[in-house]
Amino acid sequence: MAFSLMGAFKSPIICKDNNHSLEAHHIRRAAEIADKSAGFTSPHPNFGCVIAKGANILGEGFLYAQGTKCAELQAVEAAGEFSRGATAYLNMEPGDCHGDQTAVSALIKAGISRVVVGIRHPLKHLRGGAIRSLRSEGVQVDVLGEDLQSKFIEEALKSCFLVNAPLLYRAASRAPFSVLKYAMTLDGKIAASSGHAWWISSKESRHRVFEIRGRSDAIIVGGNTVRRDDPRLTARHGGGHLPVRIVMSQTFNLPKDANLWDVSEVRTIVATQRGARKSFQKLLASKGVEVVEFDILNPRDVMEYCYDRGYLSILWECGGTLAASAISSGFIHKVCAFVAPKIIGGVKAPSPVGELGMVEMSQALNLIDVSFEQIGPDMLISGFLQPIPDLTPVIPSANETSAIDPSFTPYEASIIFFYKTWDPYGAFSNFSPHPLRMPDGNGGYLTWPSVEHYYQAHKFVGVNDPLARDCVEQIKSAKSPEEAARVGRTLQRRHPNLVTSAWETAKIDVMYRALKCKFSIYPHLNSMLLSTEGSVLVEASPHDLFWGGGREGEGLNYLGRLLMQLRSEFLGEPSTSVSRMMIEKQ
Ligand SMILES: NC(=O)C1=CN([C@@H]2O[C@H](COP(=O)(O)OP(=O)(O)OC[C@H]3O[C@@H](n4cnc5c(N)ncnc54)[C@H](OP(=O)(O)O)[C@@H]3O)[C@@H](O)[C@H]2O)C=CC1
Ligand SMILES: Nc1c(N[C@@H]2O[C@H](COP(=O)(O)O)[C@@H](O)[C@H]2O)[nH]c(=O)[nH]c1=O
Repeated sequence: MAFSLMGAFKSPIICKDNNHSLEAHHIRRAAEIADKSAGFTSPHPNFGCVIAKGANILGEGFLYAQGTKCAELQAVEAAGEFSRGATAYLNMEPGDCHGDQTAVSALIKAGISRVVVGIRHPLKHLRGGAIRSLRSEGVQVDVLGEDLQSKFIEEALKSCFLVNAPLLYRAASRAPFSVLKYAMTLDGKIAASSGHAWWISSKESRHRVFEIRGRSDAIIVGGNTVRRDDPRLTARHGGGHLPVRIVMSQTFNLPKDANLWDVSEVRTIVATQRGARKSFQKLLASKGVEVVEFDILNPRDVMEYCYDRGYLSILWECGGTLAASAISSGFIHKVCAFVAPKIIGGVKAPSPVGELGMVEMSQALNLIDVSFEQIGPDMLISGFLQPIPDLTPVIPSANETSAIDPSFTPYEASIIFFYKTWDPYGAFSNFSPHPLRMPDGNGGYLTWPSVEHYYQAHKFVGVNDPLARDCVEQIKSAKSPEEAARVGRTLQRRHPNLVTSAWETAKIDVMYRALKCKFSIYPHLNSMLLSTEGSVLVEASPHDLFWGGGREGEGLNYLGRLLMQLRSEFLGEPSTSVSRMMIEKQ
């Protein structure tokens, strides 16, 4: 069942408007601050927390990125002693997917007496857990739309849905949230008939586009836009998150030199047909561009690929041909149209959406929840093509999925797959937010925010060069494991000569040390690992063929192997060292 923001409450509204306007105000504020981290928390939710007594806001916090201090802890720290007896407003129920319950215990320890929750957690295995824990500790918990209903609450609930819309779509449809953005003239053209398009929209609008890019995990354009515009597709508003650039090209007839082939700042992936122009594939690979082949290139398969890579939010900045194909496939959820007060004319000048096969106005797709905003001289019109999903169906269980789709074979019971940190065994992922205290090699200790930080930094640790030391610092101070991975890989590509010698064999021992520390110092992680005795552990990464198992089991699964080695060691069973096995194989 889909959730339409406008038709959210069909049941009679219980009118407690006066009490609720303040509650709604605080929840909207929690959603507003949660939104500050859009793009950085991906693929995790955006969380905001406001602590208040009546109209007085006593403390606020938002999750900056996965692995950093949670919103609730920041807010109670800011409110200090005033937290006692206060109400905490949360745009979303906390996930606490690693069993450490930080958010819940921060609220309880601070003496919060009531919690108002905007929406429950969208992932089934996390949903309701935090609410139950709080209630069992005597904290009153009110959930919007369940315990509180009124027109003010309806508005506040809408802001909670909007701030995490990408996550809700992803959870409900197993596809990333897709936004189609374009700039057109008042007469509906996205370029002159010559193809020239710089610029239709104003500088202010283009600055807004940079912000929208900064909230996305990937930007997609078609081959023709690359040939015509030679775009950069970066977020140049300062300090934002940089999305991956994806080019969809069937012909693979792309220029040898293009701005998108400069991957020093941000990665580019070219999606093409299997077997297309192998020599050109090699050329792109030599520039550091990733080429991914599809049997038949289409938006559906590219979206599935993006989903597997963990992307939450995709920005389509393509021309009308690819936009029509993406809309027809049902993969565009939201449209952002910048309309500039200019007329260019031209019978052959391209328009934002190509052929959709519709012949009558009654077939037109209607946008919902439409908003209008003036930006400089332009108008930004945005709206949703599909309603924001509600939270009920979420992720079906393996049994439910087999019933719906008999071709689906549930994983064998003896194999435990893990990948995303929010999965049931997500704490096995190197991105899980578990800091490590490790020897620094000089008799002291250093704290690393996650295994990923430690692993990435060790590409440069011990190299006697100030630049290498700088690389280590940059990775160590990355604000999330995802950022550490991104920075580590970029620096490795940019400075291959600074990477520690024999990294390819040394990296297994580095990983082993970090994992041993992680599973030794966190008792709940140690028990989780031991509870998997007898099962094969596989990191279900579809694209990392060294540490992960690959899409179809073609990966080497070294992360799974190391965890199994550690498990036998903890259980006191004889085991063969994974690094020795690797050396022997070479
Ligand atoms: N004002 C604006 O906001 C924008 C304007 N533009 C303008 O639009 C024009 C380009 O428009 P257009 O050619 O439509 O844009 P695109 O290049 O973005 O999209 C079409 C191309 O996408 C590739 N493609 C891959 N898979 C598919 C698929 N399944 N269906 C359709 N296409 C697929 C093909 O590349 P290949 O041919 O390599 O196989 C195809 O030629 C340019 O003049 C550009 O300046 C472009 C973007 C935004
Ligand atoms: N012409 C046009 C847009 N075009 C889009 O922006 C891309 C160029 O991005 P970049 O190279 O990063 O500046 C271009 O290829 C196309 O996707 N966008 C707009 O907001 N307004 C405009 O008038």
